[in-house]
Amino acid sequence: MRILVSNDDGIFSPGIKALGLAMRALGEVYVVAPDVEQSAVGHGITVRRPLRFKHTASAGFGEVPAYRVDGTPADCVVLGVHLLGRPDLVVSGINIGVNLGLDLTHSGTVAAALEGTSLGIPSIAFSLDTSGEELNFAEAAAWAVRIARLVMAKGLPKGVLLNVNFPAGVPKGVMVTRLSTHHWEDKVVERLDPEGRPYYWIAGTPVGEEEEGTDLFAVRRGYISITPVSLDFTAGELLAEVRRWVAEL
Ligand SMILES: Nc1nc2c(ncn2[C@@H]2O[C@H](COP(=O)(O)O)[C@@H](O)[C@H]2O)c(=O)[nH]1
Repeated sequence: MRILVSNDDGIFSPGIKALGLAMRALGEVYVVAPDVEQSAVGHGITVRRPLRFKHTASAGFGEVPAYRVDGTPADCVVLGVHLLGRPDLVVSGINIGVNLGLDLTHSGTVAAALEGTSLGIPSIAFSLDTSGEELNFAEAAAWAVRIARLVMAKGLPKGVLLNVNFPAGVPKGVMVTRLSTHHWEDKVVERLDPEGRPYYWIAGTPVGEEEEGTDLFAVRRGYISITPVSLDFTAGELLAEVRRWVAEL
């Protein structure tokens, strides 16, 4: 089995190293990841400038082929498939920080799995709650292998990926969840540069309801959250109502 490993924290992140080395238990692994941090870039792809694809022996993956790209996580998946061949599985992460609820719209980690899914490849995004003292990537990576093995055995429907979030510390178990309302309430911080010109920072605070059955509920209670996520963004429950509206146009 061939496994393409990517992320958005960059190729030198401890999370992707733990994931990539652990995935060797399942088959042939190759790593294609951004050269620098790409957090919150979402599903952007780079179409207005060329991309570089560089072998990166210094990233600590040993005999596992590892390449860095001066682009986004989605770029990495596109180039990885094109240049190294189609994998049987795409895994992304292990992200430093959770990706819950509406975070998925901004997450580069999830975007790499979305790109794999859009290419028809079973894909999984892995993120870790870093609110604890130590970042237990080894524990998360061991679980990631078990989850990936199950996905390969059971298969995923076309257009569906798994979004997996690990709690801080040793997981109490696993919950299959729906997305919560977790999101970031952003403020815009305005400052002046030395020449008196204004510049702005977007800086958010994470908020969300811990409704039972959601990803946030699971992670906050120390469980691994596994959420099946669809590429189909259609709000199916509204189709009939919007059709009625259209009659009034
Ligand atoms: N809207 C904001 N979102 C933020 C902010 N800081 C972090 N984030 C969220 O974190 C994740 C990053 O995920 P990654 O997979 O790209 O590392 C992402 O979901 C962002 O929404 C913030 O200040 N504002």
